[in-house]
Amino acid sequence: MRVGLLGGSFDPAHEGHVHLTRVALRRFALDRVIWLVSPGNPLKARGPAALDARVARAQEIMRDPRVIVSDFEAQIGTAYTAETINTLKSAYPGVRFVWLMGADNLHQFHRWQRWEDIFRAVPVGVLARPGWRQAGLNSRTARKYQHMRLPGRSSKMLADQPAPAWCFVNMPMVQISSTELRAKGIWGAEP
Ligand SMILES: Nc1ncnc2c1ncn2[C@@H]1O[C@H](COP(=O)(O)OP(=O)(O)OP(=O)(O)O)[C@@H](O)[C@H]1O
Ligand SMILES: O=C(O)c1ccc[n+]([C@@H]2O[C@H](COP(=O)([O-])O)[C@@H](O)[C@H]2O)c1
Repeated sequence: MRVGLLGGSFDPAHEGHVHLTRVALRRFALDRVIWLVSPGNPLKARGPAALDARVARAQEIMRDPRVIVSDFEAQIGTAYTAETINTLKSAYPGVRFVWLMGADNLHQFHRWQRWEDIFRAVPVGVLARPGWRQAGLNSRTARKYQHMRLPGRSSKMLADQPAPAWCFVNMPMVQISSTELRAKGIWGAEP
């Protein structure tokens, strides 16, 4: 079983997340994707809306039987991806996990706690995001692991590669962000 993990604030979830997930399922030949709704991104100063509200909204918007919306990180009491991945790998040793993220997160990935451990733990699938392609591909992480990069045309093999391995996939861009939705007042619940 190949399972993609999409961590996010989802404050709120939007069409960009849905699109990324559909592309990832196809391009990385995944059986399932888990949306890990974060208790709070450790690098974001602003606290997100209440977890239950973010989970409920994510469940409303992502209607695909292959996708599970989860508050797993709150259950295990962490907001750190390295710990989440270690816990999941120990609990499900037979599953091939792939960490999924947009190119904006590749850009600042070296600021994540134990970021090199994450790359050593699971293959990483990166999806294009409007305005972030070059910054992602020129990032410290991309440069450090340039020799472990799988070409986009081989993306279906990513889940079966031993880590470290990563793949950058171009996709039709969806110009939307949670920031924009909050600014428009479409979502503004306080925690
Ligand atoms: N439009 C999009 N295209 C590609 N990737 C996206 C898009 N929107 C979000 N993502 C990716 O989905 C993951 C979760 O994103 P997140 O929940 O932070 O949404 P966001 O729109 O980036 O939020 P915010 O604007 O508050 O920073 C991240 O890895 C992010 O890169
Ligand atoms: O582990 C870390 O240090 C870390 C630092 C920044 C972000 N993350 C995770 O990256 C994911 C994307 O976050 P966000 O806010 O961009 O949606 C989410 O699961 C965060 O918890 C994790």
